[in-house]
Amino acid sequence: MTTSPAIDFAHVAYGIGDLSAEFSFARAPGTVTAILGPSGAGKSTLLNLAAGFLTPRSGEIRIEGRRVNDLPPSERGISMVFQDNNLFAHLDIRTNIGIGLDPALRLDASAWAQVEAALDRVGLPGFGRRMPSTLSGGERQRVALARAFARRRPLLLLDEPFDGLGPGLAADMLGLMLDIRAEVGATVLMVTHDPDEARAAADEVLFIHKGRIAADDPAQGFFERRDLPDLEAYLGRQSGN
Ligand SMILES: Nc1ncnc2c1ncn2[C@@H]1O[C@H](COP(=O)(O)OP(=O)(O)OP(=O)(O)O)[C@@H](O)[C@H]1O
Repeated sequence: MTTSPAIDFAHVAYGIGDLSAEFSFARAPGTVTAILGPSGAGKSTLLNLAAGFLTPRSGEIRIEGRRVNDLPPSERGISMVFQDNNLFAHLDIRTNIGIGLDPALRLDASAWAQVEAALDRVGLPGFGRRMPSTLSGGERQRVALARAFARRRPLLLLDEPFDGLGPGLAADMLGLMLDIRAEVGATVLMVTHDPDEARAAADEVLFIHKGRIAADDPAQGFFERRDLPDLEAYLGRQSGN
């Protein structure tokens, strides 16, 4: 029996502003992929196409073998964590997580127990009744990861979620992300500007340049490649060094 890829883009085209993007790639279940590339290359566009916030002009997006082009984000089996604004400011922390389980918040006792367990899991026990504005930026990102823990969706999409947290906190958060992968069996696509994050956490790399996948490589060895001028420029290396 062959297993469908967790996610699969077949000639997925999208145009906006000056960007004309086309992406084809596939990822096996349980893998972590770092999406790297210069500013404006199309990294967020790729994630937003996977999530369903953008609709491709042509091509096919499949999640676990199912065509999702016409499905809204809520029906795609994804969790997404952004750099900020992950939480509803007017809802307390437990409700912010609970809404990820059921948008109508029809939660029974076991679902609320799941919410509390997710808060414990990210190191925020007892935070449930607090409001987002009373949390630090790092704590708010932990809550966003707690929601991803609780939802247990097969695909986790991360758009620079650890940016601006400082190296120590970012490393803690990466560890939590890897825990979600292990415990939920999730497949992760993670946009990052930090090659160290990619080295530490990713199995594979997609290097995006001008709306195209310029490299689709194992993470190991990728940063040692010297044959891609665009990668040299992105990493600020002088060619020939
Ligand atoms: N709504 C829009 N209207 C016009 N152009 C857009 C729109 N959204 C994105 N773009 C353009 O598409 C290109 C790709 O944007 P995208 O956010 O995917 O880049 P990125 O690689 O994630 O960049 P960054 O690392 O800076 O976040 C950019 O040039 C951007 O200006």
